[in-house]
Amino acid sequence: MSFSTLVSDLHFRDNANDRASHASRPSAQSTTSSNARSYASTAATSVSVSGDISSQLHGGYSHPLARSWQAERQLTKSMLIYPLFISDQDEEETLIPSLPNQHRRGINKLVPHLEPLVRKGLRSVILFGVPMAPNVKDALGTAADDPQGPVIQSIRLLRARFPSLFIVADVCLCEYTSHGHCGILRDDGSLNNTLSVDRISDVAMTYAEAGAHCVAPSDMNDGRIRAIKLKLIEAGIAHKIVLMSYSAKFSGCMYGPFRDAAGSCPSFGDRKCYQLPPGGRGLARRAIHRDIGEGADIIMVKPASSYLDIISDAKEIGKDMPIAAYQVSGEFAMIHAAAAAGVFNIKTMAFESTEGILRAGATIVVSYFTPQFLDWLSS
Ligand SMILES: NCc1[nH]cc(CCC(=O)O)c1CC(=O)O
Ligand SMILES: [Zn+2]
Ligand SMILES: [Zn+2]
Repeated sequence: MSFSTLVSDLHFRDNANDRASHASRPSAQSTTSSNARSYASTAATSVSVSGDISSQLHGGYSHPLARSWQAERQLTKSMLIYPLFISDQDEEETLIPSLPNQHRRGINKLVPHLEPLVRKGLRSVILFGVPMAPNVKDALGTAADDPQGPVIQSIRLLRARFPSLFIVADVCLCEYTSHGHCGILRDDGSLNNTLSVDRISDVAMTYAEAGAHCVAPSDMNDGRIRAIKLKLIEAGIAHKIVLMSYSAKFSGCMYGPFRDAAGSCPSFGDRKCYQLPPGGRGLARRAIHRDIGEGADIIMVKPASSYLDIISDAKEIGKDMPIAAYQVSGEFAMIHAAAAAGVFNIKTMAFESTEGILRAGATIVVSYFTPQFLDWLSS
């Protein structure tokens, strides 16, 4: 079929059976092609199609429902995990300037915030503890597993108040260490992997024992998935705890607003010796293979939109596993900034970015847009 025939066929269909979604196409009357006119007049009585009919794609997505069927996987409320920053100041409710619409909340503000969201279909949250009290941070991150601390207290509270809510506890030390790094340091300032893994797996255990459904180590120390899995088995609770590994977590500039929210900026140096280098696709693949072998139940990729190839790799390597992607604070802030500058509509972009993440292979999305998606997916 020639190009002009293809065009004229489209014009004919538009003219004969116009649809709102075809708004900007010219009609058959305005075409200058005699070929188009003669085709339109004969086709009105008998349509005979010769040649390559597989060139016709528009019909397959000509209706909103048919368009939704084109996606391998559609965003649903149960795919979303909502990040929460929980302060050790019980009454706190502070807007985080660099992270639009997101707050750091004390435990007394949690239930009132979540009640309407759970009613709208919120299924899962991920908890980040934020110690605000002076002098609680130390070299070992002791406050991370303080039984009176914000994470353990809110796990208990949320389990009791929202039986249908799936509670993920992020596991890391950077919010609790005086130096702001994700583990225990040697004298030279590098991570002591052995001590860090031992400590982080202890912290994960306290969250699991407090009632978290899922523990998610984001520290990037080597071997922490195996260490946590072994301790879960030893304690006899491995069968009821999901282990989600931030396997492919890249070092970069997109965690800034999170570090503002969590007060977890390193006091010296950076995280480049434990988080992955942005170009390191092979390293990410190795980390994903490794964590599956060590007993991870879910693989996470983070950030999301600049790492769609890594999400796709994770889906290929972990084809039998759920794949989570974290649309991180910097991605969220970028979308807000661009929308505020008039670049695009925020809702359209929230869906488009998330659809890209799902198309790449994610089956779970950690997103600061979750409260808005609950509204958008209801209407
Ligand atoms: N280990 C801490 C942690 N857990 C999740 C995020 C990032 C989340 C976000 O930016 O939204 C970070 C930040 C970091 O590694 O500095
Ligand atoms: Zn950390
Ligand atoms: Zn973390």
